[in-house]
Amino acid sequence: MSDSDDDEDDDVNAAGAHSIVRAVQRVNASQAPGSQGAAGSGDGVASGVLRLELRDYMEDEELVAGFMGDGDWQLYPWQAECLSLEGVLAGRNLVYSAPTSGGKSLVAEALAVRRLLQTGRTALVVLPYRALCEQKVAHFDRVLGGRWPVKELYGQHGGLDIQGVGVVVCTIEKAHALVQRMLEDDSLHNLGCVVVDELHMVGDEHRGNLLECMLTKIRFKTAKVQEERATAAAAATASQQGTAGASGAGAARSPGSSGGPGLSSPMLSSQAVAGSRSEYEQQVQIIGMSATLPNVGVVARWLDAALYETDYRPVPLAHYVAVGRELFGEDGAVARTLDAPPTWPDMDARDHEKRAGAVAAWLCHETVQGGHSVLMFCNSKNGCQNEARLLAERLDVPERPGPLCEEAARDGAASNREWAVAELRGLSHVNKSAQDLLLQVVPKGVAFHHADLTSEQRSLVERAFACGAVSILAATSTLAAGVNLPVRRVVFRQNYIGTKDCPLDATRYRQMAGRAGRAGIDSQGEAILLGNLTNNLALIREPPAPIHSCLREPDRDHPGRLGMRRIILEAVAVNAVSTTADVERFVKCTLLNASSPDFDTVVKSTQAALQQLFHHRFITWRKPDNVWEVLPLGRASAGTGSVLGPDQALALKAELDRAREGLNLECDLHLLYLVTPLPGPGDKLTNEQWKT
Ligand SMILES: Nc1ncnc2c1ncn2[C@@H]1O[C@H](COP(=O)(O)OP(=O)(O)OP(=O)(O)O)[C@@H](O)[C@H]1O
Repeated sequence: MSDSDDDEDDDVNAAGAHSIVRAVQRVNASQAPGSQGAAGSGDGVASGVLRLELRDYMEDEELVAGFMGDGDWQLYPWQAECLSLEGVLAGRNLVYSAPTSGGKSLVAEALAVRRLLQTGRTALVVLPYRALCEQKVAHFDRVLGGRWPVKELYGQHGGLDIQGVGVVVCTIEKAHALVQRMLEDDSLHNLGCVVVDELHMVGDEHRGNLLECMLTKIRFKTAKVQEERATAAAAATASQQGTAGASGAGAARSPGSSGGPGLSSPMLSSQAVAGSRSEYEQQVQIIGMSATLPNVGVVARWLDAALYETDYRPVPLAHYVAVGRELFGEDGAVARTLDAPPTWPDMDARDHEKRAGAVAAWLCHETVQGGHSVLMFCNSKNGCQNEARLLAERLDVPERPGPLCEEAARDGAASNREWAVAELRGLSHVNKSAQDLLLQVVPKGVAFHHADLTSEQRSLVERAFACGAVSILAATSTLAAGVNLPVRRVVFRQNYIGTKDCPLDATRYRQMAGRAGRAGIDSQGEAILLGNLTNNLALIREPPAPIHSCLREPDRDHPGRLGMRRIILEAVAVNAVSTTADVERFVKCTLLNASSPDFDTVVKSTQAALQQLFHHRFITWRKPDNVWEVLPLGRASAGTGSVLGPDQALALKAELDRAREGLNLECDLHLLYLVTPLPGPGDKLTNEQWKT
């Protein structure tokens, strides 16, 4: 989406300018040891003065112009401070946290592009959802202006060949597969940096495991390469000085490197990952950010990263709970009473659900009549469609004021809405039942967005909402993270996802609420929950929970956890680790280790994983070299391109063993049964998968 200007931008800029003054006064030269002291030095800080021009951090005028677009803006002071942290511009890892719409993406993108320019090595940008990937690809295409290819690696898009690519935009799953492949063919050095947006996903019970695996492997590999370099350098120095041996030269060697499968527990050499500017230049720089990461310090320690935290949000966001006609503020007091006329249907109905529907409709009505737009989160795909249908029937939704979008002008449409409807009719790849409903509601300024829409439909809906053709969008939580849309008001139709036993938590709530009041688009934002006052006030006030490693052992609440099994199998499968010392250094690069009170817990979990993998013949211990080696089952489970975790691989192998004893070839049904994908715990096969 474009960073469209509107008439309230001046207020936004004024607010930004105020804090620019404060932040510049706060900063001093000691925060920027890398300073070169001159404008255009590329280090951003000169003589203790914080520089707020993007060109001070990026010497290439074309790229600066790509970022600036048509706008004339400066960095927020916090963005400049963050970029100026010691070593960050030279390639030191960086972890930072700022509220939603705080401007986090710009910092990461500027660093990624700068690194691409300096090193010629590919930047990997990892995002949790496809909708975000689509936006990001379009954005990088604009910024890079064709100088480097931008590769899409999500859904059905893209293979794992990234040679010559400037920026790869991918989902967590694809990033994990790509890094596994790069380790396998020893090409990880072709990555200049990895940007992980929504870094709190590391704690996600379903997908966090993959993120932690990927980042741990990068950390380990970087540390290993640096240790080898340091050892070689020390050996060269020693031989020059005529002294024997290279011991104590900065490469921490763990005792027991040729021993058996036991583990000792000395700490990983911090020298291996600290180092000088030139050492940063060689490593794969990890840049991670989130708006909802309260224990960001632990994560920064894990990634050996510079740390930055701010609570600066350029556009204020207010939170409310609507109960009947009353709107309660965060403090629990009535902020205002909705002045819907007595004729507004069901507004005062006794039935809770009817009343909530009427309040939701009034909240939408108020907003669109003021020339703004509403994002309404619903608990399910059906819920989105029903809500969109009802709102389109009930409300008169005018087009938002604004110019014709580029595509509407190009097609000679009289209005953005006319263009959107024509475009919708012309889509070639659609979900038919959703399409029928979209054709009913879009002409009335309403749409819906969920995972069953095709990417063509989703993209059209997003563009129609961005340009003002549509002003009410009913969506599932997949639209919760990172997407930049012109949303004045977010309404939560329910405070749970799916069913009531899956209530929204504070992290989800904040991500979803944060879609309102985006900088550069609007001057204020509102998030409104419907229903139970006590529960919803608690949700608004609750801070996001700290994240934990998904490599922890399974427990009663999380029986599906894999402990260290998957990560160790993957590392052995690509020969990243083989000796006991390797394993030890590897597990020290995990978040589990960074967040565990003692290393013993990690050692026990590692030993249990090794034993199980050995027992089930995923890996073996080869003598006399005393190394771990992958076996065919392990390779099938954890080699590049495999999506099977060890448990799924075992289940599939058991099925195949059984089939071998009595395969029924009279018809294809048995074969069909065997090749049907195994759903993960709690997953259902989608219609598309069944059709395939
Ligand atoms: N220095 C700046 N001046 C003006 N606008 C900015 C600046 N930095 C970022 N923006 C704009 O602010 C909007 C929000 O920024 P961005 O998407 O980076 O936020 P974010 O912190 O990543 O939010 P989220 O956590 O919700 O993804 C974007 O439209 C972006 O172009």
